[in-house]
Amino acid sequence: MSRLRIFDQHSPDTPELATSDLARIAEELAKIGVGFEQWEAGAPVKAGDAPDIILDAYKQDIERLVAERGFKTVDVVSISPEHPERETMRGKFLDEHFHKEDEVRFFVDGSGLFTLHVDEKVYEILCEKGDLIAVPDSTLHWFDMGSEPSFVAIRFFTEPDGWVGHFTGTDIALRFPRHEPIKGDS
Ligand SMILES: CSCCC(=O)/C(O)=C/O
Ligand SMILES: [Fe+2]
Ligand code: NI
Repeated sequence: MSRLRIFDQHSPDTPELATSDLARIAEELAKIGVGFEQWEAGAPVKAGDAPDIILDAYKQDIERLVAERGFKTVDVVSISPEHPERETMRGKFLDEHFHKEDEVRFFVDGSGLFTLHVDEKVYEILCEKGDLIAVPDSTLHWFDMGSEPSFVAIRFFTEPDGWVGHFTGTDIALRFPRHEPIKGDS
C-alpha cells in the first residue's frame, strides 16, 4: 500500500503525519509542488515484459505527459532481488541529491521509497505499483530500492544525458528510514 509520512527534519523517529489515503497523499504533496497520481494499464503487463510492451500498455498516459511536460526520452528500468549489481545500484541513489530537471517516475510494478527534503520537513513516499510521482527540478531527495529490490519503473527525461545526480554531501539520508517491508502489508 502506498504511503506518505511527513517528519520534521530533526525527528526521524516521529512522523507528524502518516497516511495511505491516495487523495490525502496527493493533497499534501501538491502543497510542495510534487505530483502524485495513479495510472492503469491499457493491457495486462508484468515484470519481465519487454520495455516496448510496457510502454505500449501506458501509451495514452505517457503521450499526455510528454505533450504536457516536453519530455525528450522515456525509458523502462527493472530490477529484481536476484540482480547481481543490486547493492551498487541501490547505493547510487541513497544519498541526498537533486537533478536539474523534474524527476518523474511511474511504478509499473514493485515499489521504491522516495524521501524528499523540503525546507524543514522530510517527506517519505512509498511508491507502489500504479503510482506516478513527479518531483520538481532542484528538490533535494534520495531514493531507496531496498536490500531485495523489486520494481519496474518508467522514467521520463527532458535532459539529453539521462540520469544526472548532483550530490549535496550531507548525511541526512542516514538518519531517516530505509525501504523495509511494512509489517502486515500484503
Ligand atoms: C525509480 S527510478 C530510480 C531512481 C532515480 O532515478 C532517482 O533519481 C532517484 O533519486
Ligand atoms: Fe533522484
Ligand atoms: Ni538542522
